[in-house]
Amino acid sequence: MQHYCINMISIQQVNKSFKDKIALDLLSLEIPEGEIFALLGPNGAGKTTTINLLLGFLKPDSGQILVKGVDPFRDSSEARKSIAYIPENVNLYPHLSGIENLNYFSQLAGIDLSNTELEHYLSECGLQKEAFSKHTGSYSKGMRQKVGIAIAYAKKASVILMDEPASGLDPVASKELSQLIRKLAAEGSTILMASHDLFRVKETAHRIGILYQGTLLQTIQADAVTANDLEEIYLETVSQTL
Ligand SMILES: Nc1ncnc2c1ncn2[C@@H]1O[C@H](COP(=O)(O)OP(=O)(O)OP(=O)(O)O)[C@@H](O)[C@H]1O
Repeated sequence: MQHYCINMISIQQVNKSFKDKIALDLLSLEIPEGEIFALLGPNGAGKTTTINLLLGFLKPDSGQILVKGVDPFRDSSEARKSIAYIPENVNLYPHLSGIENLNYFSQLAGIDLSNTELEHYLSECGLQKEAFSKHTGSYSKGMRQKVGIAIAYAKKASVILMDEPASGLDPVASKELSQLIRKLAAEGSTILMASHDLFRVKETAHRIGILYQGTLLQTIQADAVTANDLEEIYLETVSQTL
């Protein structure tokens, strides 16, 4: 039984529209420290908008957003100290090696790491030793993900935001990614992942929220359901709103 005390991500009654298109409709969500929360929803549900709001790239029309107690839009530089963002495609400098990329991005975040520490973070994130000094231009998508996660890990980010993290990964890479996300959470990171991969979400997250047309329709405890249950709940929930 895990005990949570602080809500690292707090979204309270947030509305966000783009012209006349409602992207989020009174979204409220509290995510405590160490929890992996998955926003599960189809294209256009509002997942990326939620992430962009948490990153401070967008301002909510109304409601309140706090990341580790900080409003990410008003105080973006302070909020970003505790946040790491891992996009679907992790962008690295292709002519630099994995270790050089990690070093570069860590320095940008004001962190100086020794070679031993750089190697430690990469291997903790599952990158094979032989790949450390190879140009990342030759890496697979899964390997780039690992470096992206190593950057978040080295930064000791309290909050990690991931958009479609498993998309395009083969089953082995996808499984490794789930295990890595679990490890980060066990070490105290709070993770919000957006996905439409029902199976992966079930394997990875502690809690799953079904987001549809900007509304959080239901929240489910992942270990209380099977993947089949989740699929049924998802289809039922979504079809009720059609
Ligand atoms: N910058 C924008 N300008 C106009 N409309 C936008 C903008 N960003 C998002 N939207 C609209 O808001 C809604 C939510 O989009 P969002 O990208 O958050 O969905 P999503 O759940 O991330 O979808 P996907 O799985 O396709 O990434 C969609 O209808 C989208 O068209």
